[in-house]
Amino acid sequence: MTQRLTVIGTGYLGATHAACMADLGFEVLGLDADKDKIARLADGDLPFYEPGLEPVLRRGLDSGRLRFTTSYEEAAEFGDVHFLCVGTPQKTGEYAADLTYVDAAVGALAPLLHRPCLIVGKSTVPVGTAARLAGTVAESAPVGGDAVLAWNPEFLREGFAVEDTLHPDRIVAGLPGEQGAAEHAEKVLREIYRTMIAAGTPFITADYPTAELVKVAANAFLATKISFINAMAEVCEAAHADVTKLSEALSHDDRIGGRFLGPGLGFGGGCLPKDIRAFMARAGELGADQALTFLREVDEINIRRRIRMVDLARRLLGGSFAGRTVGVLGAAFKPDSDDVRDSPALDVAASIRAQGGRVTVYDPRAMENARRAQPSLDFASSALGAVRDAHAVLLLTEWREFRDMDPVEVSAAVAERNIVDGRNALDPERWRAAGWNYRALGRP
Ligand SMILES: NC(=O)c1ccc[n+]([C@@H]2O[C@H](COP(=O)([O-])OP(=O)(O)OC[C@H]3O[C@@H](n4cnc5c(N)ncnc54)[C@H](O)[C@@H]3O)[C@@H](O)[C@H]2O)c1
Ligand SMILES: O=c1ccn([C@@H]2O[C@H](COP(=O)(O)OP(=O)(O)O[C@H]3O[C@H](CO)[C@@H](O)[C@H](O)[C@H]3O)[C@@H](O)[C@H]2O)c(=O)[nH]1
Repeated sequence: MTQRLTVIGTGYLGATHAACMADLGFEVLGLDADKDKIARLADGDLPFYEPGLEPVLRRGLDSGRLRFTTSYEEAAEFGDVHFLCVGTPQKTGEYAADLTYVDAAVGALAPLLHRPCLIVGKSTVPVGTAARLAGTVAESAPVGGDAVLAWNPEFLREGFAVEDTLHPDRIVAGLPGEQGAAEHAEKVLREIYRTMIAAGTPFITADYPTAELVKVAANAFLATKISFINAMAEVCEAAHADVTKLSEALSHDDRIGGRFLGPGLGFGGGCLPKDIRAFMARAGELGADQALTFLREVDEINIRRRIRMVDLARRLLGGSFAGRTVGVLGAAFKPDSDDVRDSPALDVAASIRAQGGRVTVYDPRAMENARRAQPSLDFASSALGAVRDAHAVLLLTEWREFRDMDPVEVSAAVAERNIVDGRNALDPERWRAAGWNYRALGRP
């Protein structure tokens, strides 16, 4: 029975995967190139915010089933299965994915593989990467054909990472072309995910390219759905219609559904924006760029929401940010996360600052990351602190704390009662009743 797993790359994805696999009873060794991250994880101190994950991490450490290292030698010696969870960010100045970390991880691990094992890629990669990496493994693993590669893309959402890992919608297993290797990889993966499979989670086997494409196709669809409703918001703005009503009415059609139909400031984070761009870049390399030209529009609609938000705020302040104070609520790319990668909220805040506004930001969890990403912004230690003496308040990440704010209490802090609800998360009537000039994207 497969018991010993390594997880290479212990960021948002890998730390969650490692802790959850230990919780399921496996012996797990997490490996990262970042010594500080490994020291914190080994101490039971989660280096990022993810609801419900720290107790799982601590349980793993206390049970002795979960350990951490920076040593590839130790990982190669230990693991029957090696999960690859390193980052695949966007290349600077290009749409394509930067595969440096994936290549470095496989390059470091493969020459140390002296015993049979399965390498399981979970990172999001351009189609064709698995086949290329299988070649690297075949060339450099001392154990030869007994080191097999599978691709098992991950679909977890930040904020729900533990729940999504333990109860995924589906498991996709990209298997090698050689039949014996494919059967072996499938058997091992079915064993690892047996509790999920027993609970009815669909287990879908495919070849490498199809498995890789499922992941980017899913993110492309989600991004398209968000940009669709935000395109409708643009039309609603022009026609004085209400996109929240429109979205709700659409959602009752089962064929459309209401999820990911939330209009507002659009999508950000370490996944959707860079994944649709990498998908376009890869399709271009394959000569299939025409198939994905619509994703360029999806991306542009999304970026236009940020510009529109800044324009709306500027107009509310009489046409200029100069000498004006803006309170920004939210820095994370979405609530229940401290992740500020490609955060629409921080982008808007930085843009207003660049246009001469005084901007003070507050986020319940993302302050440290936000300060590091945008050191020139001012930060407050509470929501009321951020909006103190503001001429306009912008709600840019819909944390519960902000949705529950009492407009009367907030009134006492600000200089002028102007609010722009960038996430359509507040009740306009409640704010207007308290004397606020309430504005939102896509609503009259
Ligand atoms: N964050 C998510 O919600 C999520 C969900 C599904 C898929 N993914 C995909 O998973 C991958 C990881 O994403 P993430 O958000 O966890 O990124 P992250 O930046 O939080 O974590 C990546 C980790 O890999 C480590 N690393 C880099 N090079 C290494 C090396 N050579 N050896 C060992 N460790 C190394 C980094 O130090 C970092 O801790 C990406 O491909 C991403 O697209 C992420
Ligand atoms: O109706 C909606 C839903 C989401 N968003 C925004 O879209 C972004 C992404 O949200 P979400 O998808 O929940 O967050 P991620 O954690 O980035 O998860 C996505 O990216 C992951 C990494 O690839 C995948 O694993 C997940 O399945 C996929 O949902 C955020 O900025 C949200 O504010 C909207 O604007 N409107």
